[in-house]
Amino acid sequence: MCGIICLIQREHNQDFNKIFEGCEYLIKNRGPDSYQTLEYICSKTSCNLKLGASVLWLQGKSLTKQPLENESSIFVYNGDVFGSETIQDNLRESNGDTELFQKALDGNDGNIKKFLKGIRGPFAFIYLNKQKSKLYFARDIYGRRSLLLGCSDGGDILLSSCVTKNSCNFIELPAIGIFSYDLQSNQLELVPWDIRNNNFSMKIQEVKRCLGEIDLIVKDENVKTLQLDFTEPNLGILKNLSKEEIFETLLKDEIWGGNVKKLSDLLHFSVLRRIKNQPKYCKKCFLNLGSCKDCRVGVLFSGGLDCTILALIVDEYLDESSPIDLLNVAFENPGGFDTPDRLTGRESWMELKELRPERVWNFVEINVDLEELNEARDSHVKHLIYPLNTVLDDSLGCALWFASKGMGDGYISTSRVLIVGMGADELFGGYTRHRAALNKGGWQRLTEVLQEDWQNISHRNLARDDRVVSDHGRQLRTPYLDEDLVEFVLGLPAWQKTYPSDCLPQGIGEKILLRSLAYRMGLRRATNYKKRALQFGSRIANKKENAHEISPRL
Ligand SMILES: Nc1ncnc2c1ncn2[C@@H]1O[C@H](COP(=O)(O)OP(=O)(O)OP(=O)(O)O)[C@@H](O)[C@H]1O
Ligand SMILES: NC(=O)CC[C@H](N)C(=O)O
Repeated sequence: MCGIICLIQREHNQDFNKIFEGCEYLIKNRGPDSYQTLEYICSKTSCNLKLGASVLWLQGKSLTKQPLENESSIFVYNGDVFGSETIQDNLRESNGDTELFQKALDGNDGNIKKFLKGIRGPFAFIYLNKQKSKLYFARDIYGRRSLLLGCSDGGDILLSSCVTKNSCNFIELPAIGIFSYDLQSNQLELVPWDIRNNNFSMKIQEVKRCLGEIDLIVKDENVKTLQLDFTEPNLGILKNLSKEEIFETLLKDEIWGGNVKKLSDLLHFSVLRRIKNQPKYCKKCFLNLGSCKDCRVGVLFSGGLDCTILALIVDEYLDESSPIDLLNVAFENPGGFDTPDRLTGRESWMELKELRPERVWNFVEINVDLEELNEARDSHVKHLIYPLNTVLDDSLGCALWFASKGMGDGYISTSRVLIVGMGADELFGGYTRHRAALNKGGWQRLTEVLQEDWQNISHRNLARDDRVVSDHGRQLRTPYLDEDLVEFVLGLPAWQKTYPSDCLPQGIGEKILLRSLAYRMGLRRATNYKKRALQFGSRIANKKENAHEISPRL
């Protein structure tokens, strides 16, 4: 994961300079392989630009240091190109995606959006077109990478992957399109992505409040909203069957079986893309570029459905000699550290060992006591969670930070890439509120709630997750959020993904399409586990607190 930061100074406000300097240690944590800064004076305006970037090298034959400057542009980038309609080079054999991305932007100035729409993979970037004195910045359409925006009263602007909590208010740059800031006219323009997020107007207001005196112009081009595809279900035939019979019956059905096969192909390809594109060194061996037999890919592992499927697929594509770390976090509670996720984690670990006995599977038990949690949150993690601030952000942010730190029982994970199951519940309908929606408002209501959840994921979860995980110099990779897979799943009617109705037992109906895939892959335990959210499974959350209230601890 890289860390990127850019300060645009109009009034040379010392406070913003201090904020830049105060953020540098956070930016450096995100990319342990290099950190550089660059200053640029824009001769046509009175603006100074100061850019910084740290790199976690994961693509191409050699490390590409950033900021990357050429005659036409300056570029900082946090992302991964796994595929692109425009970039035809072999990504593994090239010098890396950073250079290719910049080159494509240099050549696509007339239509940056067309190039970005064709990218497969997450990104946040800042790009200066020197000739036009225009600064472009954006997050990908699902918001998988973080970028924060803050403005001073005098019109200085700071963009950064993360910031320390300070006196200036920052917001997460909304993942709603491409922003460009004209250094000459002091105007900000937004070209929205083609699919309009339901939160669009609210997000525009948020940006306007943050900008103060700076104007925001929204270029509205051919924007569509997601369509609600609603058809009546026909899974009544499954009533009164045993668990095995349910999945056997479904997999024999031509349409259902076809959907499972398609999902399987897409998910396998998504994992493959996310594993193959990386240097053959772990965190340790990277320092001397020696031959490496240590773990390079870990899985954040609760033992639940979503991550167990991913772990099994990772095994298919990773060289046989490479161990896989299964990182499982648990917080101190009256029952010790035997939390629900610890128990399912061990069970699913056993199942993985039975299914793939040749692989070395390291189950890493990460135990966190209350004192350690409070100390880490207070001194550090709260800055990474910022500007989010609820009790839920606190729980999820801290749990993910400790999980991805990867330290348990004297062992420290050497992985540079972490695979996680984020997005599966939003896509396949795994939350209790999905059952409630179906009960209360039928399939129409469930379809609406699924759409809302999907639209909210970028600002509720993904940028925060990116900030906390990359603080350990590891890359978060989310195979369920692959563009091709998302497109396929969003195109299915709700009942072909989830069936949280009383005619099927809990732990079967929710995410039934994904469970069908797990069953097809031979997983028998994880297939039937009930959903357990990270904050409860790891026992970090206090059930008496309201998850949506502002946390007094952040
Ligand atoms: N206790 C945990 N330790 C480490 N990682 C976890 C833990 N709980 C969740 N995760 C990570 O966060 C992701 C999202 O959590 P979530 O609970 O939604 O998924 P899951 O546990 O895999 O499956 P399910 O949603 O069916 O319980 C998981 O896929 C996993 O990668
Ligand atoms: N991890 C990053 O975001 C760095 C950019 C690029 N993908 C690289 O591997 O160099």
